[in-house]
Amino acid sequence: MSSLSEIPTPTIRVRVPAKINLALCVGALGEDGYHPLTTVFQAVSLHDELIAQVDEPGTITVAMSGEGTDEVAADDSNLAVRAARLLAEQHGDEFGVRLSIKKSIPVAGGMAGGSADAAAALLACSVLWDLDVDPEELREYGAELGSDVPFALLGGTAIGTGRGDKLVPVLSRGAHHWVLAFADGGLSTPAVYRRFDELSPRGGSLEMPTELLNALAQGDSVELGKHLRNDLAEAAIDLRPSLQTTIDVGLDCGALGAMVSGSGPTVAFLCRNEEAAVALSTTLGVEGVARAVRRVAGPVAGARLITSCA
Ligand SMILES: C[C@@](CO)(OP(=O)(O)O)[C@H](O)COP(=O)(O)OP(=O)(O)OC[C@H]1O[C@@H](n2ccc(N)nc2=O)[C@H](O)[C@@H]1O
Ligand SMILES: Nc1ncnc2c1ncn2[C@@H]1O[C@H](COP(=O)(O)OP(=O)(O)O)[C@@H](O)[C@H]1O
Repeated sequence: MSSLSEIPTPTIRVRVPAKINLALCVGALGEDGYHPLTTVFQAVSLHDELIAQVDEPGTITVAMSGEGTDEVAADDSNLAVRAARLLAEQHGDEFGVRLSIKKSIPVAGGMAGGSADAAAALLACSVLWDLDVDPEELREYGAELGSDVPFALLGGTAIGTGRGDKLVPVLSRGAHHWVLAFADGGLSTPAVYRRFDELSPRGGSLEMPTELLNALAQGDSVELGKHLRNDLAEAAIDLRPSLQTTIDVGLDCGALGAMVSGSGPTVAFLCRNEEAAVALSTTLGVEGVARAVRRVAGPVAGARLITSCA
């Protein structure tokens, strides 16, 4: 007969993707302090992993390892802890969890890494604590934590309106191959939006990017490359001028299109196929225009359980 100490602690493991914005159309700053958006998100094959284990009631903690974690506080301000706490508060407060996160998504890189961890914590805790929450409700909790959290739960390719939290999936045929150029250090999302306000006080058009949506529906990377758009790019490049060099080098080396990812400073290059992505990532590495280079494909699924044992 096994002793009590041999009974395994219930454990949930979740994988959650980074996002890029294929289009990021930004309107004028609203009275609520947010900008209305029309954005097209795509989840890409760069994932954080989160493990959740039951702990004493009321104890919610996080430990982090991997990419950029020196810059993130592992305390109550951590987005994963806030997500778990929100869920516990909404469902009776008598829950405890020990979270550990292995990060691969760059911190403050414009790829929604913190939002991804919040999404992973929501999903993992809802399963660990056996809560009766459906995906729509989970996305509503997500929107309270950050505008990008609902998309990290949904994944795939989707249009985001409102603050970027109102989502509708879009048809996207085939896979697109991207090369990501990570920069040294992050950029603060609020600071980039503030610079956007100074540069474009009236905001940009929020019209649906129909040509881009058609290119996605047809799985046409060449067309897609022509219609990538990011209204925050000018502000991000203004704050980090070296991003323009990175973009220019990638385009000179044959990328179909390039854009700053979200509020930056990661730059995403669209490639014709996997071979072209291998060649571009090698060249960008040799040119030294990025701290690190990663090849990814999209779209991929949103936050998903990968294993659980009770
Ligand atoms: C720019 C985008 C594009 O997807 O992503 P990132 O580049 O940060 O990954 C998002 O709009 C970022 O979403 P997220 O990082 O979740 O932002 P939040 O926590 O909701 O808000 C942080 C701050 O960003 C500004 N903000 C955010 C969303 C929005 N629609 N308008 C804004 O002005 C506000 O100043 C807000 O206080
Ligand atoms: N679990 C977390 N992972 C990453 N960042 C976090 C986390 N919790 C809180 N943050 C904070 O959230 C901010 C935004 O980080 P992140 O989501 O990685 O970038 P971005 O908004 O550019 O996509 C950073 O200031 C970071 O310190």
